[in-house]
Amino acid sequence: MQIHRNIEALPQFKNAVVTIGTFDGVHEGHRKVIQQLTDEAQKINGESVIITFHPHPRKVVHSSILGLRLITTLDERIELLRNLGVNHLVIIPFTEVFANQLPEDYLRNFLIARFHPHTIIIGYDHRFGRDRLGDYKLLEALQEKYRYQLQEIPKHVLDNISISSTKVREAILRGDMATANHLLGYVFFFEGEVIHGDKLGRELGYPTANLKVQDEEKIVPGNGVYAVYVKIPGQDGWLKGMMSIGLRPTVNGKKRTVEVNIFDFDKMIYGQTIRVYVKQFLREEVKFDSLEAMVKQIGQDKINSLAVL
Ligand SMILES: Cc1cc2nc3c(=O)[nH]c(=O)nc-3n(C[C@H](O)[C@H](O)[C@H](O)COP(=O)(O)O)c2cc1C
Ligand SMILES: Nc1ncnc2c1ncn2[C@@H]1O[C@H](COP(=O)(O)OP(=O)(O)O)[C@@H](O)[C@H]1O
Repeated sequence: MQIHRNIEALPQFKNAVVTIGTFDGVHEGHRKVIQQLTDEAQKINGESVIITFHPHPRKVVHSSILGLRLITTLDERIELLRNLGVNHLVIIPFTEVFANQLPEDYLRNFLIARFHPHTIIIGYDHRFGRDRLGDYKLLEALQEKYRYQLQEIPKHVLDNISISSTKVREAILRGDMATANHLLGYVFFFEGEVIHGDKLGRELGYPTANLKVQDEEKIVPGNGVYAVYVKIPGQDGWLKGMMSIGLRPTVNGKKRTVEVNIFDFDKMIYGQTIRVYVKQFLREEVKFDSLEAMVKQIGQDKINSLAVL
């Protein structure tokens, strides 16, 4: 998959089959559309092209959802799309100027001039241009003039996509990884840099890598204890572990922390960025009466984690 970030330097696409969207999460619903895209491209011996926007249009257009958390960062979206056999990913900086183009200008100067699409695959509810005035009807009306074919994404696929994206975000926030991972079709993951904590973990017998999630847009699971897999750069395979997210009421914690104890592991990894795959929710965070009681429970958490990993 070729990645293009500069609209001025796009190649001449051959029989481009184009779809447009943010594809946050690249979940099962998105994959249906991408399958339609790659199938169609193959049929006409053309190239499949995804046009995506970054930052997320909803952030630029509706300031009210500035707090919107994304299931995947741009880099993660790229990684997930790479596995799906798409030829080109074009990343457009979704600025106010871009968003404010008149629909016909957007169509002529952007879609047609840059891509010369053979086929545009789009949902019936797709909107574009200033005040979202451009719609499917306009694409239909200008089909002959600009000589492209239009292919509609079935309504049930679209409905499923928006329901899934919302459901995945809500599920992650309440720690319901069974639902989130099922809808995603893969195990939800995030990355964080290992930072220094209070150095209590080692004393308790469970050293924990405290994680700082760099990307502020990235969604992180709700408070609780989870069974996880961990990927450390430069090391083969996934390691097993358990994660705690929360305020650590037992030790009078004030800040929300994300920490992971990795099983059968004993290395200093401060400063490294590790990836955590969140497999399953185990329990809520609890304020224990003593450290001993907490350590005992953490021992049980380990047993429970190993049972599901
Ligand atoms: C699997 C696991 C479960 C945990 N559960 C709780 C909990 O229920 N309540 C709590 O206050 N802290 C919980 N903690 C957090 C511990 O209090 C924390 O690991 C300890 O304070 C060490 O912190 P440090 O890494 O900053 O030294 C848990 C930690 C782990 C690894
Ligand atoms: N099994 C392990 N799981 C997680 N971190 C480990 C493990 N073994 C060693 N470490 C290292 O020890 C650190 C955690 O020790 P801990 O006493 O909890 O300190 P801190 O409070 O700074 O997190 C981790 O950041 C990591 O560098």
